[in-house]
Amino acid sequence: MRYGLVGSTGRMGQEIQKAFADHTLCMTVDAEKTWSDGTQPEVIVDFSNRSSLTNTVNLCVENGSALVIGTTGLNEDDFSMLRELGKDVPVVQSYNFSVGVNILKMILASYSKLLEDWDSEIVEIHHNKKKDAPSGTAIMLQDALQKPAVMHSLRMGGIPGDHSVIFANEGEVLSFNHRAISRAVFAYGALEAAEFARTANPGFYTFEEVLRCKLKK
Ligand SMILES: NC(=O)C1=CN([C@@H]2O[C@H](COP(=O)(O)OP(=O)(O)OC[C@H]3O[C@@H](n4cnc5c(N)ncnc54)[C@H](OP(=O)(O)O)[C@@H]3O)[C@@H](O)[C@H]2O)C=CC1
Ligand SMILES: O=C(O)C1=N[C@H](C(=O)O)C[C@H](O)C1
Repeated sequence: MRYGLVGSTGRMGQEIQKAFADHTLCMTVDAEKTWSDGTQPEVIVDFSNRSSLTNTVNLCVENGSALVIGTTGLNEDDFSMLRELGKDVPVVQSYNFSVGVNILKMILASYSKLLEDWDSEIVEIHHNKKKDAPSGTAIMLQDALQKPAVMHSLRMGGIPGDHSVIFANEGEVLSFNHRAISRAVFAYGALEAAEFARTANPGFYTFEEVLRCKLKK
């Protein structure tokens, strides 16, 4: 697959290049510099900053490229832009491309009704270079719960990503924890999403939908 990478010099950009080693990097876009070998990427992968989103969307339209986007901190207008792009090309968006977090998201969505009247708190712990808080994943897990949860954000050392969702009522405590051991896990998920997007029909997909396709096989 020929792929473009937005945020190529970043922590995730470096991991993506390792996970996509069997594929051809034909375009890079960073804050200060853009490079292309002159060919059109089949898929553009964006793990950068929301300030790059309009440019990324324009690149997808110009090149007819599918998009895999992991950048966090997006607002409602940004999601509208991505859904609009999905009318023309496949778009896979997730605030977390690990399999484990997406399974947790499915569990929370399935049982949210039973947890409606429990106290709910989300604790997310990330490396001290992370710019946004709360994490995209914490927001995504809260959305799956369909009710507000108290959020706690810790920024410490080099932790790639740790999320706990804790429920309690008068009689019981129920807690879930997901820990990324290395950020390579997000890059493998992005590769799976890119392989899906390369042949998918235009549309706006979540990584959960990509994983659910596997359950049907
Ligand atoms: N969905 C998921 O599974 C995951 C999502 N993320 C998210 O991915 C994003 C990147 O994380 P991380 O790699 O740690 O961040 P870094 O700060 O290490 O890297 C950011 C990259 O984005 C580039 N960039 C910044 N602004 C622009 C712009 N306006 N146009 C083009 N490129 C730009 C930077 O370029 P330059 O070096 O030139 O400044 C750099 O290459 C974050 O939003 C993070 O939350 C992270 C891990 C997993
Ligand atoms: O910035 C990070 O590093 C991460 N960001 C994502 C988020 O905000 O949820 C996903 C992951 O936890 C790592």
